[in-house]
Amino acid sequence: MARITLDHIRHAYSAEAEARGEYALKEVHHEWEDGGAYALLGPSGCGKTTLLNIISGLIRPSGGRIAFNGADVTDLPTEARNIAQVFQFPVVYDTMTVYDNLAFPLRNRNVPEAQVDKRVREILAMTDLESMAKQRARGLTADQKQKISLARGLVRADVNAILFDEPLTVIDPHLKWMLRSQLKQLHRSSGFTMVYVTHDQTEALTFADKVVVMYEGEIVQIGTPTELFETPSHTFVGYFIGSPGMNVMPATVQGDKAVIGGQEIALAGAPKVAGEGRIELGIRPEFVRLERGGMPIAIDKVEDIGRQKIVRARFAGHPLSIVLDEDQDIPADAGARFEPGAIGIYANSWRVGMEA
Ligand SMILES: Nc1ncnc2c1ncn2[C@@H]1O[C@H](COP(=O)(O)OP(=O)(O)OP(=O)(O)O)[C@@H](O)[C@H]1O
Repeated sequence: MARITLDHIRHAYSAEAEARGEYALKEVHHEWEDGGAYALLGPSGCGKTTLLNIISGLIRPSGGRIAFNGADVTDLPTEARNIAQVFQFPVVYDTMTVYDNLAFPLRNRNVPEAQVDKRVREILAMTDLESMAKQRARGLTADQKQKISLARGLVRADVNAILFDEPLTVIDPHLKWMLRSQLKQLHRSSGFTMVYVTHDQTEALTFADKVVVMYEGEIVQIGTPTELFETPSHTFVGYFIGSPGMNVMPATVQGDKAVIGGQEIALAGAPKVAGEGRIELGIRPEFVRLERGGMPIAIDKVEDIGRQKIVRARFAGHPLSIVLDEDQDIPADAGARFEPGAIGIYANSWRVGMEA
C-alpha cells in the first residue's frame, strides 16, 4: 500500500488551454495517507476523472509530480504503477469461471497456485461470491459481473492503491446499498489505499474516511464527512453535501454580527473579512430554529419527508430551508433563529476564520 503525494499537480488538456490559464485540474498539493479511503466527489466535468487518470498514469499532468511512498511515478505508465482499477462497467473474461477471473491477476504475476487458491477463496468469501465460483461469467447479470470486477480489484495484496471509477453505476439500487457498506468493511479489514470517484454524495460519505470535494477543476475541500457537514470551506460544499444543502444568503458584517435585510444576526466571533468582495452567510437547515420571537420569515410550504419536515421559507426575500423533527410544531407566529456557532461567513465563496 502506498502514500500518494500530489506535488503541485495541475493539468490542462492542451498547450493553448494552459497558455490561457484554463486548467481541467487546478493546482493541488496534498498527501494522501497510506491505507486511506478517499472519495473524489463532484458534479460532471469538475475534474474527478482527470485526477484519477493522473494517479493511474493514463494522463501525465502538465505540471507537478506524483509519488507513491515518496518514489516519483510521474513518468511511469499504468502497468508499472502497481495499481488495481475497477471501472464503471464490468471488465470480466466471459469464458472463464468466476474463480478463474479472480485468479487471473495473480496467475499473471506467477503467484504459486497454492497462494492463488488461498487468496481467491478469501476474496470470494469476503464478497459473497462463493456460491458462484464455478460458474462461467458469460451467463451472469451485469450486477454480478460488476461484483466480480470489484472482487478482482481486491485480489492482489501487493498493490499500491485500488482506484474505483464510479463502480456502482450499473448496480441495482438494493445491491448498491449492500456493496457500499461491504466496500467500507473491506477497506477496514484490508488496509488498502483506495481512491473512489463518484458524483453521489451518499456513496462518497459512506465509503470514504476523507472526501475530496471538487468544483470547476478545483479541490475545494478535503475532509471527513463530519467536517464537510459542520464546516464547509466553500459555499459549493455547503450546497452539494447535505439534503437540503446549506442556506447561503448575501450579508454584510459588522464586528461580531452579520446583517441581512436590516436584520442583525449574532455570530460566534468577528469574521476576518478584509472588507472586499462578496460576503455571504451560510447556515445549514438543521441549525435554524423556528420559534416565537425569532426574526420574521414567510413560510411558503412544509414538506414531510418521514422522520423530518422541511420548511421552505423566505427570510429578507432570500430562500431559507429549515429542517425540523416530524413531531415539532410550527407556531403560528414563528420566526427564525440562527445558531451562532453553526454560522459560517464566506468571502467570495470561501469560508473565513473568526477572531477569537
Ligand atoms: N480528453 C480531453 N480533452 C479535452 N478536455 C477534456 C478531456 N477530458 C476531459 N476534458 C475536460 O476537462 C474537464 C474535467 O473533466 P473530467 O472528465 O475530469 O470531469 P469529471 O468530474 O470526471 O466528469 P464526469 O463525471 O462527467 O466524468 C471538463 O471540462 C472536460 O470537458
